[in-house]
Amino acid sequence: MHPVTFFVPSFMKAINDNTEDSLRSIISQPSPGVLTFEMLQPRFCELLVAEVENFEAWVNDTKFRIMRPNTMNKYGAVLDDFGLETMLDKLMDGFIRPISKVFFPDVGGATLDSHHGFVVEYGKDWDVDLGFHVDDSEVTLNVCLGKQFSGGELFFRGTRCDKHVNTGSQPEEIFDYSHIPGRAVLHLGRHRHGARATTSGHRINLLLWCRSLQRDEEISKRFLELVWRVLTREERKATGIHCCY
Ligand SMILES: O=C(O)CCC(=O)C(=O)O
Ligand SMILES: [Fe+2]
Repeated sequence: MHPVTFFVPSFMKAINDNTEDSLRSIISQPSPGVLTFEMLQPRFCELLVAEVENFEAWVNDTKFRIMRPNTMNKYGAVLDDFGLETMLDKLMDGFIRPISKVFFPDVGGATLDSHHGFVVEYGKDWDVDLGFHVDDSEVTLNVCLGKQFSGGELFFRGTRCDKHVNTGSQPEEIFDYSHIPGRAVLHLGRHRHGARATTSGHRINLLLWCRSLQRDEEISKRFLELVWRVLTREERKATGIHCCY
């Protein structure tokens, strides 16, 4: 399948033009750090939903035990496990990294190099809501695939470091977003958020938690260098690590 069968024309054009202006022209930022844009074709959303439903039916029939997306969801499936890993690699490399490079340069947006991709399912017979949390990602892509539902709004409460993750929010950090099928939301993993109850129907969203292992390694290296520098000569010796410091 060709990208034009997945993506809406405005999104394809902005990515192909590959300039900061072209990306800014399709992206709205209704609250600081929450980006939204039209992304997937309705037909592609339907195909992906059908694929997820087939997979769920097969899991039910065979009683096969599958990995659920994360510790917070009882329903949904990890997409990397059913053959979509290559497609998700391309989605991150060709589409999400160029956007993150412009909007999230300070958290490794330009060096996103690994991901965890999954679908979540909400409604009366699935998960109902999702509590306040941060994601295990540098940048998260969340696209609504359908089907028909009410409720399920994402609520945002501002970005914090690990130490301050449970502190209060400023009024300007409080923002609710209503999902629209085909439309994407992109935010930092550490932007605190949750999803309100899906009160009727069936909501299915595609999530791609994008990470930068390169950035993690750079931070660990800088931290170790700093620790090394503050150790006394004796303490350095005691580590048994020999170097020419
Ligand atoms: O249900 C949603 O749209 C939010 C999902 C989410 O935040 C997550 O899976 O990390
Ligand atoms: Fe999340």
